[in-house]
Amino acid sequence: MAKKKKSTTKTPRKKISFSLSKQQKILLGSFLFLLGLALLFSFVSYFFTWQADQSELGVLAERELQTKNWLNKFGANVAHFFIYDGFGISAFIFAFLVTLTGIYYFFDYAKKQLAKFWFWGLLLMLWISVFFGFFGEKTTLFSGIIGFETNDLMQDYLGLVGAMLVMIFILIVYLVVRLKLTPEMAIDAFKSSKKQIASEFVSDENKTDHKTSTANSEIEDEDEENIPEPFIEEKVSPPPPPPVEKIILKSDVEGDVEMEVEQAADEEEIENLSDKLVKDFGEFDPKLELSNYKFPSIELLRDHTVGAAITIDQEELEENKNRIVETLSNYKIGIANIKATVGPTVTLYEIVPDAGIRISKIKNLEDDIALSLSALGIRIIAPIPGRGTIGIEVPNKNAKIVSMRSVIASAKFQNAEMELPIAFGKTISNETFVVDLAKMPHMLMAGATGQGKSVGLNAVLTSLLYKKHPAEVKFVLVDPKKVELTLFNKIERHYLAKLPDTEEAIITDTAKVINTLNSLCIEMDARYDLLKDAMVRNIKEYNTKFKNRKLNPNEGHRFLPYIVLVIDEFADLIMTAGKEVETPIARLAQLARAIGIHLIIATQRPSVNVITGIIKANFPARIAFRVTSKIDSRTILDNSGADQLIGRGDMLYTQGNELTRIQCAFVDTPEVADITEFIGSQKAYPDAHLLPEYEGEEGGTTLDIDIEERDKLFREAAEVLVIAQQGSASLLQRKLKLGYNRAGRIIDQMEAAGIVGPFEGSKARQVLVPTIDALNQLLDNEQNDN
Ligand SMILES: Nc1ncnc2c1ncn2[C@@H]1O[C@H](COP(=O)(O)OP(=O)(O)OP(=O)(O)O)[C@@H](O)[C@H]1O
Repeated sequence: MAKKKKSTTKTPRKKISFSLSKQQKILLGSFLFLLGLALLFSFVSYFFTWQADQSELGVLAERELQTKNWLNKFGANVAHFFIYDGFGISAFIFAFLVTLTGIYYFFDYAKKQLAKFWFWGLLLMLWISVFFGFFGEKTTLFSGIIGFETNDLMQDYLGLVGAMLVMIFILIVYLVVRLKLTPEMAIDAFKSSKKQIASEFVSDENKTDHKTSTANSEIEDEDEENIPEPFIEEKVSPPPPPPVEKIILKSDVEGDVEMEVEQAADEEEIENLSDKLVKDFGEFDPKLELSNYKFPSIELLRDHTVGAAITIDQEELEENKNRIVETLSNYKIGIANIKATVGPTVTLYEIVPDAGIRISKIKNLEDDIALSLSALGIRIIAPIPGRGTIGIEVPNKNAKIVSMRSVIASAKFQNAEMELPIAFGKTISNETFVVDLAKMPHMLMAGATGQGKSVGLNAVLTSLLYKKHPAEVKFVLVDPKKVELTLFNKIERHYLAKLPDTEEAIITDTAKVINTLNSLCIEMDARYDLLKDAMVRNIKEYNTKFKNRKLNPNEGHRFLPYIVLVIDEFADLIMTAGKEVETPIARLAQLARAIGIHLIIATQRPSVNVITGIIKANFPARIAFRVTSKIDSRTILDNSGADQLIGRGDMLYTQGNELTRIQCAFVDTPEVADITEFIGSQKAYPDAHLLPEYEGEEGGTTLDIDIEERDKLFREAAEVLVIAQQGSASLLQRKLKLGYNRAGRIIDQMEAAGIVGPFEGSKARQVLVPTIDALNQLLDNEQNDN
C-alpha cells in the first residue's frame, strides 16, 4: 500500500545539471575558436618549418631562442606533438573540431550535433593516420607516430592483407553509418553516370529515373553537409516520384510482341527537414531562458482549517432534517426520501417528494422554508439537474475554511491536463473544483464588497502561478483600487505584461487601461495573422508547431504565451471611460479565445449599465459571490441564488445553465506575498513581457480635457442629471437657471468626463453614472489622477 501511495504523489524532482550562463558560453566559445585557429596556423606552418625547427623542439625554457613556426615555440611544439608524435596530417581534423566547438558555444547551438562531430571526426583522424602508415616510415609526417605504430601493430598480428581488410571495414562503417550511403545509392549513382554517357548517343528516354536518383543523393548531401538552421519553414520540396522498376517480358514464340511491365516500387519516405531539426536540436523549449526557474513550493501556503476534517454534527443534521420535513408537511408536501451531503460551508439535503407533488410548489415555498429553518442562505434547487430530486442547501453552523493549500495539493489539480487550470475551491460534496480558463474562455466575477472577490482573484492567480512557467502565461493586471494586486508587482519581470515605456506593469489609471486594451487588440490581430500564416486554428496547435520547429522565427513567428487580463474593479472603469473600454473589451471577448487571450473581469456592482448586454453575451463563465439583491443575482447569473449565499467565499459558478455552489479556496495576503517574493527573487527576464505599442488617436483621450476649464457649475449640474437620470440640457436650464448655450457646453464637458453618453438626436442623452456616490467617486478619482 505504502508503495502505491508513493507513486501517485508527485514529488518535485531535483535536477542536477551543469549549465553555463550565456556570458560564460560566449567566453568559452571565443576561447576555443581562437585556440582552434592557433592550432590550424601552427599545423600549416609546421609543414614548412619542421625541419628548421627540429633542433629547438622541447626547449621552451630558453626565451631568446627563436623558431620559424608562425606561432613560435608554442606552435612548433604543439604541432610537433600532434603531427609528428601524433596523427600526422589528419591532426588538422582535431584543430577543425576545436574551432567548430568554439562556434557552437559562441552561438549557443544545441550540443547534440557537436558530440557526433567529435566522435566521427576523431575516428576519421585515426583512420587516416593509420592509412598513411601503409606507406612506410618515410611518411611519418603524414601518418604520425601513432598512425604508423598502430598500422605496424596491426600488420604484425594480421598481416598486410588483414590490416587492409580491417581498414576497409572501418571505412564502410563510416560511409554507411555517418554518411548513410547505401548500396542502392551507389548503384544509382553508377547507373545515372552510365546513362548520361549513353544519352549522348541515344535519346534520353529514362529521364525520370535519373532525376530520382540525383534528387535522392542531393537530399542526403544536404542533410549531411549543411548545419541546418534550427528552424525551417514547412515548405518541403515535393517528394520525388517513386522509382519505377521495369521488367521486359520476352516471349519464346516467334513473332510475338514484346511487353513492358512497369512496376512502381514502394514510395521512399524522406525524412522531413523539420523532423531532422528536432532530432538534431531537440524541440524548441520556450522555458530555456529561465530553465532553472523553480515553482513555488506548497510550503508557502498555509493550512487555515481549524479542525482538520469536516466534522458531521449529527444533532445539527437531525434537527435540520426534522424542520424540513415539518415545514413541508405544513404545506402538505410529503417526503418519500431524504439524503444529506455535508460540504465545507453548506449541507445539501436532497429530497424525493411523494408522487404527484409539483416541483414549482416547493420552489415557491423557498422563503417559508428559509424562515422556519431560521438560517441565512437557504438555496432551493428544484429539481437538481439530472437527478430528479429537490435540493435544499442549508448553511452549516460551523463553516470550514477551504485552504488554498489543500486545493493546490489535491491530485485533481496536480494532475490536471489543462492549459490554464484554476482550482477554485471545493464543491458541496467536498470535491476540489478545477476548471480550465482556456475553455471558459472569459470570466465575469461579481460580488458585493467584502464577500470574497479579491480572495477569489488571488486564488485564480495563485493557481496559475503554481502550474504555469513564466514563459507560458503573462498577466495584464488592472487595479483601479491600487491596493488589491500590488503584491504582484514583484513578479513583473516573470509573469506580467505591459505597454512599452511604462514604468509600472500594474495599471491603475483609466487612460492607460484604454491604451492597454487597444494594444491587446493589436496583439490579437497580430496573433491571428500568425495563426493564419501557420495554417492552424488555435494557439495550442500553433505553439506545438513552433516547438516542432516548423515555423521560422525569421518570418515573425514566436512562441505565444497565454495572456490573462484581470480587471479588478470593472464598474469603476465603465463609469469613467464608458464606450472606450467597452468596445475593445467586447472585441477581445468575442475574438480572443483562439489566440490565447483570456479576460477575467470582477465587479462589485453587477448592474446592467456596468455589465452591458454585449459584454455579458461574451462571458459565458460567471461567478457570483454574495450580492445584495435578486436583481444583481439575475444580472450576473441569469438566475437568482447569489443573494442567498452566505458570504466569505461562498460562491456560485456557471458556465452555461447549471449552477455549482462552491466554497472558494482561501488564500491570505501574506501567503500571496510569500509566493510572489519567492518567484520575484529568482532570475527573471530583462523586462516585463512587452505588448504592442498603442497611442491614443487624438494624442490622448477625451478624459484629458482640462478639468480647470470646466464650468463652475459643472459638479452641481452633474448631480442634477445623475439624480434625474436624464441627460438633457433643458433640465439644466430649468433647474440651474442657465442659458441654452451654457447648458449645452456643460453637457459636452460631461460627455468628455463620461458622465453622460453621446448626443442621440431627439432622445435625451443616457446618463452613465447611476448614483451620486458613483459620481463623487468618479470626480474624486479624476482629481487624484491630475
Ligand atoms: N474563501 C474564503 N474563505 C474564508 N473567508 C473568506 C474567503 N474569502 C473571503 N473571506 C473573508 O472575507 C474577507 C473579505 O474578502 P475579500 O477581501 O476578498 O472581499 P472583496 O469582495 O474583495 O471585498 P472588496 O470588494 O471590498 O475588496 C476576507 O478578509 C476574509 O476574511
